[in-house]
Amino acid sequence: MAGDEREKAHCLVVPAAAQGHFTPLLQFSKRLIPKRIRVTLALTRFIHSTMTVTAQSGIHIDTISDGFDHSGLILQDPEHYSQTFRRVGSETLTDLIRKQSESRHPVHCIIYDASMPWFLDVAKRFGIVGAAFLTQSCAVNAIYYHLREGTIKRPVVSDPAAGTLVIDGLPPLEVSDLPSFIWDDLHTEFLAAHLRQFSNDGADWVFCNTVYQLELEAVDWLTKQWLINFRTIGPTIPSFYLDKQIPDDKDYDISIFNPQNQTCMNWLQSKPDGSVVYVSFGSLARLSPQQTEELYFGLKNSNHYFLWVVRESEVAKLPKEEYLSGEKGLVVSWCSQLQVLASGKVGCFVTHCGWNSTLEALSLGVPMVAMPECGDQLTNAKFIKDVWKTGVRAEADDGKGIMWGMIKREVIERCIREVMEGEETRRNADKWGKIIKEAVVEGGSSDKNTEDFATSLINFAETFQFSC
Ligand SMILES: O=c1ccn([C@@H]2O[C@H](COP(=O)(O)OP(=O)(O)O[C@H]3O[C@H](CO)[C@@H](O)[C@H](O)[C@H]3O)[C@@H](O)[C@H]2O)c(=O)[nH]1
Repeated sequence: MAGDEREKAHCLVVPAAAQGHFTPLLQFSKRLIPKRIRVTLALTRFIHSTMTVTAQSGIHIDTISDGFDHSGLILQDPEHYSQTFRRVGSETLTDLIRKQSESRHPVHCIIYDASMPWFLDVAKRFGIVGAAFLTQSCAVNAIYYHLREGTIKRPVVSDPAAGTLVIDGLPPLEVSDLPSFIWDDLHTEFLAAHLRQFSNDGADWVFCNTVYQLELEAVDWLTKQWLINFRTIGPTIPSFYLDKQIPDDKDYDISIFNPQNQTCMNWLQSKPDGSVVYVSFGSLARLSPQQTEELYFGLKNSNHYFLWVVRESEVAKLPKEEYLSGEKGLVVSWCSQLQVLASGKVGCFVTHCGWNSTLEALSLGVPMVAMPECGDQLTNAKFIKDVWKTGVRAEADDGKGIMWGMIKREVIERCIREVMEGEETRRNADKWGKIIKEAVVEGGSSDKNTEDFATSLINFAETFQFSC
């Protein structure tokens, strides 16, 4: 292959257009470069024009179109968005593959978000390798797989004898532990997108952003049921926080919000180690004004320091209390969550249990108070509390996520105290942090899977002849 002599094969990486989806693909790309793979990240024109992308670590960036170059992802009509992305995305990705290949960088593989299986058709038309990428936990994907196969049926009901759902590859689950898209009837296109992931039967590889040891039963089960080349490659967290093998890899390099890092770090520095409750609900969750108030009083009454991320769109819901910006509490609109979790100052993370936040807390050994809102977060909360035992769950009054029920201030206060003042969740968090780090160092489970893929791709590239 022309270009850098060390590059032995070339991957085009195509993420879906949402923060929780493109950071894992970007981070996985960084792991491929030391393994002699050239990577071109194909962002939509809208994302490319609106976001700060500071991709270093040798990643190349180019663009395709989702058909919405001026507006991007349309949450109000996700079905129309997906259909347009399928048509326009496939055409523009085809053009990009031709352009790259004619400019001396023949493309050997497309790695794409598994919710967009139409990119596998593009790969197959060129006779190149297709690799689908799952951004959520393996347990969550196993549940969706059961739904597709009909072993879980909607509407979902518990086994009356067991009182729970007994599902192969998974611990006993309540209905409210399942991803809510299965039972809430509010997110039909999101459910469709998750089920679409299993239209990747013809893919040469399927990667999952998890760690084998975290969910080995679910990984083994899904590998047996679905695809032999189903591999765990996570966590997709900058190397600096794990193995420190990639010198430039200190941050995600792409963000939709501006972090107030200096303010956060200055405030944190003045606090004792392990004394701060960090609160964040990710990039999408929207708490009701009442839930925001309950959370505020839960934090205040726990009497611990707190650093609370409240996105600009949510600020109006905050109570007007001076306590929010002072010695005891600090509210910011965004921060570098990794830096905060790794600072040593955080004793507990109050989280909505998005998969990236969950993996970050597990990797950095920070115990959690789980307050899931909807979707996969409910299943992640179950694993945090009952499987990894690295946190407690603040139960809403109806037992579901906070999109439906309310978590009272007394419950929040009790959960924070339990994690901040107890030993067990911290001990388990330390244990899982070590296990995860072992998976990414040379020869660890995730590193080995990434190495196998890179080696196989280099072998493929040696004999591949590009033809339009
Ligand atoms: O102040 C902040 C707050 C968050 N983050 C980062 O933002 C990301 C948030 O991701 P995640 O925890 O996965 O939450 P969402 O943004 O809500 O992600 C969506 O996508 C995820 C992956 O599919 C799903 O697991 C979630 O349920 C879904 O809401 C993480 O990497 C955080 O480090 C920051 O950098 N600074």
